[in-house]
Amino acid sequence: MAGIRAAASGLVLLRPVTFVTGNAKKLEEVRAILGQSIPFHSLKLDIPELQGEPEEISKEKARLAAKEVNGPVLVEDTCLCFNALKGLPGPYIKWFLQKIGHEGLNKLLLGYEDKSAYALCVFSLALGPNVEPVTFVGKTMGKIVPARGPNDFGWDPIFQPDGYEQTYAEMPKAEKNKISHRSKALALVKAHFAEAGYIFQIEPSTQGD
Ligand SMILES: O=P(O)(O)OP(=O)(O)OP(=O)(O)OC[C@H]1O[C@@H](n2cnc3c(O)ncnc32)[C@H](O)[C@@H]1O
Ligand SMILES: [Mg+2]
Repeated sequence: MAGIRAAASGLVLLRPVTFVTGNAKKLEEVRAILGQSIPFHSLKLDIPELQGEPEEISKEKARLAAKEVNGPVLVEDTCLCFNALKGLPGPYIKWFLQKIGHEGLNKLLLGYEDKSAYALCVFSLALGPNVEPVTFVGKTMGKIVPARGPNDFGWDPIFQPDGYEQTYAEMPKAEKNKISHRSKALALVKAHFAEAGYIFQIEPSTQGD
């Protein structure tokens, strides 16, 4: 199978894990959170926006990415879910944000007292094409507020995590990365790598690409 083989002590990955995303801000956070803990490199690819339940979307994204890369991949899909709307916009937040912006997202909740929401991040790891992906879910509870703070990453200005007076956008990056949906999911990814004990035996031809 492309990029992996079994050894007595565990699975040997012959290529580094590729984190596939079209979103530079996600990549920035993943780099900051993972540090040197997992050898990975990144590839900017726009995987089609899929429909369905968050875990299924993320898994399918991983299958598509693993086919493209022909090796081990990590992908993630992020949802912003409003409790009053039974979890919507959820995985469709990208289009809602693009079309109606922060103000429109606040307006969606005008008729509801319940402004609570949660940020959900589902990472999927596929060790290669035709290997069933494994998922890792991180969730941070909060509420939707009128936009506050720098507008440099998605819906950060309108999401205020529970227990904080600041929105994600107002927080120092390091603070967001301690409590975010993404960091919780990545903690599980790290634990998986530690448990699985993958051995990286990178072939020279794939080093540094
Ligand atoms: O290539 P991929 O990884 O899919 O990148 P994307 O930007 O298309 O991302 P998603 O499909 O997961 O859509 C999630 C949307 O939510 C935004 N987003 C993701 N993580 C976020 C975060 O931590 N804070 C604010 N906005 C975020 C992101 O910019 C998108 O508009
Ligand atoms: Mg996407």
